[in-house]
Amino acid sequence: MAQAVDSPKRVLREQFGVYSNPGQFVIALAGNPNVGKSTVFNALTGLRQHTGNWPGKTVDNAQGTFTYHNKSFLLVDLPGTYSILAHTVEEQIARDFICFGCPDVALVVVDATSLERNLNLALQVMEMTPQVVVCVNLIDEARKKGIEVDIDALEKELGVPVVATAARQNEGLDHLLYTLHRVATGECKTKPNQLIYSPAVEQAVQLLLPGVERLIGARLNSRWVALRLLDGDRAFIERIGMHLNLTEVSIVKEAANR
Ligand SMILES: Nc1nc2c(ncn2[C@@H]2O[C@H](COP(=O)(O)OP(=O)(O)OP(=O)(O)O)[C@@H](O)[C@H]2O)c(=O)[nH]1
Ligand SMILES: [Mg+2]
Repeated sequence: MAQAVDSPKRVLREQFGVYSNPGQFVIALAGNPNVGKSTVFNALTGLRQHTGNWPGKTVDNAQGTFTYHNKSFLLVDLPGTYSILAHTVEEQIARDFICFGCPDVALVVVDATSLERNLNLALQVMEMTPQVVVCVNLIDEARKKGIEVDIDALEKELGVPVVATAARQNEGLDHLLYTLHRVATGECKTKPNQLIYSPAVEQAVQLLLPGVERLIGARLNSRWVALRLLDGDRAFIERIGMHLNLTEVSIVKEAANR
């Protein structure tokens, strides 16, 4: 039964070379370049994905597994990306897996010393899926700089669990595992706070929504797709259409004929 339920997701992941076992939870590690994603990955999986102090080192989907409370997890370490509106090939790899690879949890790693810039990606991912955990890494560096991050306030503000870590020193990783397990199993229900845009944009979203919903059903988050149509990033719209087996034209036509 478990296999029958999660097999469509597994087929989608396999397009990205990610082969999960039945019942295994898939966690995508996303975040800006150089925030410690691979360091978190290595600490949780015991593997040695290359890390270093320059951006853009991780160029592919590195994968590793770990077990926690008798549950198996497959962790996918992604290249750094600033935005889902990707510019480089590496950013597209990360973006496409987060958007179309159906991870059970997106673990967004952010830099505690540069939260404002880093939260942009977290908010973008939260618009797409509720299954998000935010890992505020480099908390040791923040402390050194006299920056205090109010984790509880951030958690309330975002509506998803937030965990502080210093991954290089193994600090906070137990709590991170505990949190990932709770979100993946559904023990912890997340409720991401959604961004509200200007009235004109919100009105346009409402116009597009019925058509988008009819066309894509539950395959992707409809509000998210409507917002991407409004962004007008043609390459990304085509990518969404490819994923859904639709052409861009049919998405727009259907939305217009709602
Ligand atoms: N002080 C401190 N350094 C860290 C911590 N986590 C990672 N680092 C260091 O930060 C640098 C970048 O870490 P990576 O794990 O390679 O970062 P990444 O996010 O995978 O980078 P990209 O793959 O380029 O996106 C390395 O020198 C790590 O040792 C931390 O919590 N504290
Ligand atoms: Mg990396």
